[in-house]
Amino acid sequence: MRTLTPSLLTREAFAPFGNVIEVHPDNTQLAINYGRTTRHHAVAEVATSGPDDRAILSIFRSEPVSLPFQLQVMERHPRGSQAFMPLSGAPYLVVVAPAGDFDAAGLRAFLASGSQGVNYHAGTWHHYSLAMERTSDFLVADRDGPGNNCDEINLEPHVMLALGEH
Ligand SMILES: NC(=O)N[C@@H](O)C(=O)O
Ligand code: NI
Repeated sequence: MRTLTPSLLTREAFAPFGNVIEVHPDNTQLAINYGRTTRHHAVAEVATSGPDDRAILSIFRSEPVSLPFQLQVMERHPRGSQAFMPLSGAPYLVVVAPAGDFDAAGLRAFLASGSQGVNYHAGTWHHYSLAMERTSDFLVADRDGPGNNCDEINLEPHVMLALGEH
């Protein structure tokens, strides 16, 4: 069975799949609130697609997975983006593949820190949220509206997700 090992999450490496939501010197930074707050402005966009769509905020409370973990499904949201911002401060795993026809050769895994969020572009293949170490809460910003917005495929053969040496 093929083993997939995560690399550290960076905006450059994640660019084909979406955005990394984090404090970063390259962000547009605005001094607000009489200088007491720095706004890291528009680090990502919530994409929707139809006139009756809404951009919504949810909280996902995800149970941790044990590693190595067998990846069996991947999903995508064709009608909108989906962003995860960790609220519990724990690292988590992100598994993605490029939008379009799914190709297992395009699978990539990333280890995100507890202060990094991800915003999947509409159509980016991804695994459902993979918490590590402890039950972890995520603020999720995504699209709600009519029509199917979740395509799922089975990963055959399965792929094993395991931490490599860092
Ligand atoms: N199904 C659902 O709302 N969550 C997934 O899309 C996910 O990426 O975790
Ligand atoms: Ni999803």
